[in-house]
Amino acid sequence: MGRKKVPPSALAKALAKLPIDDAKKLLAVAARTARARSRTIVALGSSHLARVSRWVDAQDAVTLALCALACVFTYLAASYVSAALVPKVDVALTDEERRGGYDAPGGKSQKWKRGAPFPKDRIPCYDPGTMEMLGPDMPAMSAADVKAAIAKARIAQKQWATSSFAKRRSLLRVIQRFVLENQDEICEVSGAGKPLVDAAFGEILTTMEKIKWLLKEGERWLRPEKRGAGLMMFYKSARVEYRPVGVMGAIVPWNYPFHNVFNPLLANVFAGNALVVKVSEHASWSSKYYGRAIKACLAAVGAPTDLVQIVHGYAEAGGAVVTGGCDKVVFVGSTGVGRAVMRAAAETLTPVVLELGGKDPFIVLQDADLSQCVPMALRGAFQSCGQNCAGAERFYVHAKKYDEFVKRVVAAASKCRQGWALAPNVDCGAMCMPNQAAYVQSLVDDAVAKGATAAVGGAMDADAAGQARPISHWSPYDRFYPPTVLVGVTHEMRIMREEVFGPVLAIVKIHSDDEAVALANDCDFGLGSNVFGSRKRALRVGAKLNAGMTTVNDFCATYMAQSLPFGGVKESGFDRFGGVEGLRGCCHVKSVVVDGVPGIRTDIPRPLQARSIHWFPYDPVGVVHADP
Ligand SMILES: NC(=O)c1ccc[n+]([C@@H]2O[C@H](COP(=O)([O-])OP(=O)(O)OC[C@H]3O[C@@H](n4cnc5c(N)ncnc54)[C@H](O)[C@@H]3O)[C@@H](O)[C@H]2O)c1
Repeated sequence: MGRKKVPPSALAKALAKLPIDDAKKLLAVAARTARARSRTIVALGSSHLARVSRWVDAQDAVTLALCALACVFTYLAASYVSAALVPKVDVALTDEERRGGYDAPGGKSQKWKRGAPFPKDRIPCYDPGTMEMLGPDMPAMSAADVKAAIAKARIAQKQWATSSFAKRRSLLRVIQRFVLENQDEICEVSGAGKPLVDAAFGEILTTMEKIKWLLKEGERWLRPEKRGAGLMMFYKSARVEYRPVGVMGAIVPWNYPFHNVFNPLLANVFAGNALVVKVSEHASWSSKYYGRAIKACLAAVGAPTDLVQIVHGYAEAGGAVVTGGCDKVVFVGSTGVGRAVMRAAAETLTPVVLELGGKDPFIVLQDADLSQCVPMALRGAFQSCGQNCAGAERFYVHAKKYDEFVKRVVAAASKCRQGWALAPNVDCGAMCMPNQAAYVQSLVDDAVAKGATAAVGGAMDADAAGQARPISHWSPYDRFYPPTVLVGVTHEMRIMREEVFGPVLAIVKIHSDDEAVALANDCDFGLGSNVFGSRKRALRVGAKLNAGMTTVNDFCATYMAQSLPFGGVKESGFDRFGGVEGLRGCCHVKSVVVDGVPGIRTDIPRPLQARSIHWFPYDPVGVVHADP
């Protein structure tokens, strides 16, 4: 007959009443079998907990709570004091750098003429929402200018490579303080046609998150990492070291002018690199202000001020970043230019990371909560007038939710107000690129010709409510594509195949999860993806999507989690930018092996017999080997 089992809780109650010595005796008795021992240990643990809880009476609880509060206050005070000790850089916007502050030759209201070609040697800076000149033309740098900038950065990097992580963190804190204290100005100058709230999301929040993550975790991911040496070399210590690549080149687009410069800057200076960043010819104006700020931040911590070089220009300048001597290049831009960059990089065998276009699916499953996903659909389609690489461009909505989803997005989109981004009450600003609105129109026309319906918008010479907008040489209206909702869309239409980069919410009705997956994967791009539905189901669908990133029940949240890598598959590019992988991507990965046990060193074993199979020269049979 088996012994009756005593549950640990009952044992605990009994033990709690015993003096400690008796409990020890009981433990000794019970220790005969492993099972009994583990049960008794659990019971003893519980009994001690019970004693502690009896000991902590109400008075002690108050004392503990006060201690906890004191700890929180000390922590807050320490954070406040250390924040106050971070040097402040004084780089206020000059009057000329403010929007509307530029007195162009020929009068304040001088405008850039619609359709005028850019001169080769200069970059005109104008506001796409008004066509007004923002400041004097910027010089377009030649290949020789870019090479000179790379050479300066290389000298600065030699010094910076020896800096400690503590020093690099102090640089990040100075930048953090600058961004915090100047966020309004940054949003004002980094417009590229978008309203301030879009700038706050896309420029400030993302950059601040990145700084916080690097401060907290950056060093941990760049420290040497131990690896196994294998059984044959058990006495060795093996590790990988993350060494700065040297001078990193970055070629970036115009859509988030501030974040696109600071994003590669933060990771690279933290990794010990110099950075040569080529900004877009469509967002050169604001880089003057950023350039001053960056130099001031570098100077504030005694870092070499040539460490970050901002390069302006056209394709020639971009090409020189690739072939002019950078150790590695990150290209962020369109798929077509990405191909050209990769071809050029092959000549010099410069490693490239390609972060290219996207056409992200937004899937609404039959059990999705529309009150959650409709506002996200609107943000996914219309933020920054749809000019986001990870913008939602293909909406697949289950038949059960379709009518209600369409009703809600149509109601909201038809109320969107469009205008100059800095005017009050504007939801959608201008499009930055000349001809982009006409391109979006061609995609919408193609869809309508093939059977889709524009439930809202759909014509660039009218606003979302259908009011006509005149387009003339001096009017900016060819930059304003109205927020548009297309229904009855199919994959036979160009709008489901080509990147729109505009404010079009194109909806396809689906009937099953499998259909959603098949359609979402039927695309040349594979950057992000978003799925809405019950958690388990949405995760199951998300797992089948061929994309670099998937967000479940949120929109593009993978970008806010700064520990995660950013990047795509297929024509959206390869390798990763951001997160742990992107940070380590700023480095050469170096393998190191050293003897790991004191007193043990490696020798090639002395041959035991006359014949050596280890020592050079391999001895002929019969010749005794002599020590070299
Ligand atoms: N995947 C991402 O992380 C990401 C982020 C933002 C934007 N994008 C993509 O960027 C595109 C929009 O930006 P864009 O219009 O500025 O892109 P773009 O490809 O036209 O230009 C990007 C940059 O490349 C430069 N450039 C142009 N020709 C070059 C050449 N031959 N050699 C080297 N550099 C050259 C430009 O001057 C600019 O600085 C969209 O396709 C969007 O999806 C991707």
